[in-house]
Amino acid sequence: MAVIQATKISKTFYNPSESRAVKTLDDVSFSADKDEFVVLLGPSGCGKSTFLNILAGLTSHDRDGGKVTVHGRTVLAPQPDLIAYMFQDSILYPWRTVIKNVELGLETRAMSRAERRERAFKYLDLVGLRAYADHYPRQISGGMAQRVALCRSLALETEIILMDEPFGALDEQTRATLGSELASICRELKRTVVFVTHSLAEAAFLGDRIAVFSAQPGRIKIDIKNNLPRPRVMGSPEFRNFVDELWLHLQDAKQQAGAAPDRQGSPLGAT
Ligand SMILES: Nc1ncnc2c1ncn2[C@@H]1O[C@H](COP(=O)(O)OP(=O)(O)OP(=O)(O)O)[C@@H](O)[C@H]1O
Repeated sequence: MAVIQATKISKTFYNPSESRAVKTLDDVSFSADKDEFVVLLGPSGCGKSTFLNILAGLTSHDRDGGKVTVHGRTVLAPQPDLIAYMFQDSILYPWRTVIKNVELGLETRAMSRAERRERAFKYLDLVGLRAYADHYPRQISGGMAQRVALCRSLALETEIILMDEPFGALDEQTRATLGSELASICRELKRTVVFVTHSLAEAAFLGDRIAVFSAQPGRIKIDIKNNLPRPRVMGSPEFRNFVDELWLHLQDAKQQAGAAPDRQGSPLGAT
């Protein structure tokens, strides 16, 4: 049963440097089922973030009959009780401690201070940061800061979490560790996740399904089920084969967009 359903979504932006309207997304249909982890993968500029913003109700789509629904109800504006959104450079407020940053999104909810604190600690425990609750952002590492931002999104306890390259700014090792934590947390908490990445390895590691976008205008070129068993082992032959498959789809997507394909073989890394 689809939790999120996007039907025939198109988006046109006015490009001031070319003085014309440019179609960024064209007729994109997509769904995510309950508890599913769906990855959006595609060449830079193909409209992944725009599409995620439309799912979140942060950006409008063209008024040409397309629509986004969550549990059958049309999304026209942000739905903070249903959908949490985590950006690549999710900012922690420097003047608030770690725990106060996690509590941030809960302050508009009808909760007592004690309930908020209990909820924030629950998620800090989940990512192993309880001991840092009273630290300020400047006193923790970049990887820890992203964990705190992840806690802030999880603490909202929304059914849906949208993530736009949340670990993109981190080094590879920290990114892999956080990806692994995220995968087990989302399975345990049963959340429906739509996750944008450039990384083939991240897509293969995290996704139950991977929607590969082509560019100019962005369309879903192929939607692939990821049959790799869990726990997934990054170096295993099956994992490498799947990354190779994704890489080939991406090369096709880039060629369709008129870009030169990569000359080297499939990397286990960024697109
Ligand atoms: N507010 C806006 N106004 C005009 N053009 C925009 C706007 N937002 C995005 N675009 C254009 O839409 C296209 C898609 O951008 P988007 O950020 O969605 O792509 P992306 O696939 O997420 O890229 P990347 O992977 O590099 O982050 C780009 O050409 C971008 O310049």
